[in-house]
Amino acid sequence: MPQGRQIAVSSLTKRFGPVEAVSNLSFSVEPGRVTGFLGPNGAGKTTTLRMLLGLVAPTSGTATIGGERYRDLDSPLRTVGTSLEASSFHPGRSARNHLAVYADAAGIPITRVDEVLELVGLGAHSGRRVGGYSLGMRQRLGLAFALLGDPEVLILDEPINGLDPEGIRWIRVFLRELAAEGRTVLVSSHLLSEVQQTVDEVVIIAKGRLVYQGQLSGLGGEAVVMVDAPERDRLRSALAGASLIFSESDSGFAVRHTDAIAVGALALASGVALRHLADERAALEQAFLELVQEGPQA
Ligand SMILES: Nc1ncnc2c1ncn2[C@@H]1O[C@H](COP(=O)(O)OP(=O)(O)OP(=O)(O)O)[C@@H](O)[C@H]1O
Repeated sequence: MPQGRQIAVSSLTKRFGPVEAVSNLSFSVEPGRVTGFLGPNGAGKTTTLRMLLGLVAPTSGTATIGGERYRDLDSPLRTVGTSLEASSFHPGRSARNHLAVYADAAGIPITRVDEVLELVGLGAHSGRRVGGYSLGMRQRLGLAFALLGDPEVLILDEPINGLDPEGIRWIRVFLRELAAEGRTVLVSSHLLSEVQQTVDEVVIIAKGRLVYQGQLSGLGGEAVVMVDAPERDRLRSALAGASLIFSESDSGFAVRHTDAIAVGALALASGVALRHLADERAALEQAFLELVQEGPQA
C-alpha cells in the first residue's frame, strides 16, 4: 500500500523576464485526499507544477515532495506520477509503445504497462497511434502514464478537461479511490465546477499568488434566505423594521445572517403573506469567481 507524501510549496517565485508568473507562493498538500489546484488561465498553475517536478527552476523559494526536491528523489517515477509529459507523446506511436519506453527506463516490468492501460480503460486501444486518440483518450493515457510507477503522489494537470460525462464520473471515482489508498492527489483545473465533486480541499491562486487554501465548504457559499411576497412593499418594511441585511432583485429578497425560520416568523408576526421562502447558499462558483477576480490582497 503506497504511503502518500506531503507536497510543500514555500515562498515560491518564478519570473520570466518582466512577467512574475508565480509570486511568493506557499501551500501544502496532504496525503489521503484529493486536492484541487485552481485558478483562471494564466494564474500560474502549470508553472508551479513544472517547478514542483523539476522541469523549471524557481527564481526563489522551494517546492518539495516528502521533504525532497523532485530531482533529489531516489526513484522519481515510483514516487511521483504526473500527466504533464504525456501531452508531448509522439502522434505516430502507440500508447503501449510510449509507456513501454518509460517503463523500461525506470526498471518497471512491461506487464505494468498493460495493467495501467486496462485500469484507465484503454486496454482495447493500446496498440493504436496516439495521434488518432480523442482528447478524452489522451487524458486517460496521461493518467496511465502517471500511474506507471504505482506512485505515492499524483500530480495531474487539468485531467478532467475534455472528458465526456461518463469519463468525468469515472475519473471522479478513480481519483477518490487513489486518495483513499493513502496517496497524495493534486489535480489542477481552471474551473471549480469541474472538480467540485472530486476534491476535498482546494488551493486557489490568481495572478501567481495564493488567494485561498482550505476546505471547499469554507470558500463562501454563504447562507442566504430567499424570500418573496405578493405585497413586496410590506415585506420590505418588515425586513427593514427588524434591522435585517438584505438585497432586492426581480426574484425577491436575499436576506443574510439569518435563517428561513426567523424570516417566516417575522412575516407571520407582521401579517405578510409569503409567495416563497427558502434557505439557500450563494453559489460556490460565484464565490470562486469573486475570489479570483478580486485577486490576492497584496
Ligand atoms: N516559458 C515562459 N516564458 C514566458 N512567460 C511564461 C512562460 N511560461 C508561462 N509564462 C507566463 O506565466 C504566466 C502563468 O502561466 P501558467 O501557464 O503557469 O498559467 P496557468 O495557470 O497554468 O494557465 P493555463 O491554465 O492557461 O495554462 C502567464 O502570464 C504566462 O504567459
